Amino acid sequence: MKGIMLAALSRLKTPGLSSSDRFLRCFLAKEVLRVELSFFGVSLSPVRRPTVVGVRNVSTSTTLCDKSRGNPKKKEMSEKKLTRHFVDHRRVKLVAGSGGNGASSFHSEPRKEWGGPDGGNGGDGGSIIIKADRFVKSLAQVVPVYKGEDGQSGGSKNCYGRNGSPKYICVPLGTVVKEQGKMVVDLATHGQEYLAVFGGAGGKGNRFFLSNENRAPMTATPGTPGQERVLQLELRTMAHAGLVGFPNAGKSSLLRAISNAKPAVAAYPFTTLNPHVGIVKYRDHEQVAVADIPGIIRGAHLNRGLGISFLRHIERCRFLLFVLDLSAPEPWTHLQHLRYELDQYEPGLSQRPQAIIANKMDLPEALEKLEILKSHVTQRIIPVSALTGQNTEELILHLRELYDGYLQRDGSGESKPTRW
Ligand SMILES: Nc1nc2c(ncn2[C@@H]2O[C@H](COP(=O)(O)OP(=O)(O)OP(=O)(O)O)[C@@H](O)[C@H]2O)c(=O)[nH]1
Ligand SMILES: [Mg+2]
Repeated sequence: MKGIMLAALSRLKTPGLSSSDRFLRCFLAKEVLRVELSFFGVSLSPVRRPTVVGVRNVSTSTTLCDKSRGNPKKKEMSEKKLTRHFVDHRRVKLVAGSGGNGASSFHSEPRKEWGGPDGGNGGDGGSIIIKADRFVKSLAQVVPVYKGEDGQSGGSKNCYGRNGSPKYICVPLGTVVKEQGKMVVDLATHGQEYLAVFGGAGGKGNRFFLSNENRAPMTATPGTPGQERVLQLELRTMAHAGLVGFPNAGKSSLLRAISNAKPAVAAYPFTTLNPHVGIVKYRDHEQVAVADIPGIIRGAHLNRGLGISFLRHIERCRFLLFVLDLSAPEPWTHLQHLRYELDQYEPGLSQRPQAIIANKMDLPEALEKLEILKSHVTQRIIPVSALTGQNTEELILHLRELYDGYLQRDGSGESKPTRW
């Protein structure tokens, strides 16, 4: 093979070659080199190594991969900035557009002086619609007052005014619309719309009033004003599980360890000021959303600490994960306080399906306290260390059990929170 190619090459070495001959020469030279190199076991083309894929029942790798892949230059947004961007309630005044006025005019052209009434109707005012959009994450962009577009007035020559186009207010999934404290609608699915205020009807032009009795009506009616309403928008985070615990218990660290979320972690209380949602991904592509709620302290229902305003984010969680700090002097009392605060907010809230997570098991005093904690509670306790990642797989598997149980209870799972 190599001999044949060398012979062809030597024939093409003659001077005065055409461009096609030169191209053939280059190609043959490259092929000869490839044959020679392959003889010595070297390849010109890049070697594709077979990829080795580890087999795991749970895919916790997302977090690890994300960490290593993350752009080192890109800074994470500080918690303070996030707070500024995250708004979970708003009061809005909505005023729909007014209808345009009807016109009063008479047709007139050469040799047709009494052409009759030709005033057109006014256009309808634009309505205001509140729409759930899964790409919107907070109510920060919602302004206090919205005014719908007015309809145009009618014109002569039977011209109708243009209708005001509807105005959309995009809100995150899980936004509850309230009026005077009463719930009006719960926007829980992507694309769901609520027509909040109707635009005013356009007025009638004098052509409308033409009849056999009145051949030259002068009457034209004005457009009606648009509807006006004051509504409260409240965002309730939609997640399957909620992490509930005292400040510094390690909720954010735990969410970082099991999901793709990156909430801020620091050694001082109330580091987390907004709820964060992380997604735990499983190998069968099932996803469980876990929400990290700001820390709750004793007396939170009396507005101590950050108060219990954030508990509305737990309302939608199907199951709760109580996170206890085993380095605290008496972690079991924390559990009682947490349950009490939850029940103060909504009776029975603490009775949802739940698991108790004993965090900071890497610390020396934790083992002893775990035994005492076991004697105080009957529920399953999962000892973990969010810092070292110890036993987080058991937590992830138990989370899946809770999730499967919820799907069975709620039938087809039609009402399950949307994938993030
Ligand atoms: N030793 C040890 N420290 C931990 C563990 N988990 C969290 N911590 C530390 O505990 C401190 C608080 O952790 P966070 O995750 O911010 O706690 P948090 O519950 O989110 O606190 P708030 O946001 O204030 O409610 C940080 O200094 C963490 O490094 C753990 O498993 N072991
Ligand atoms: Mg936190």
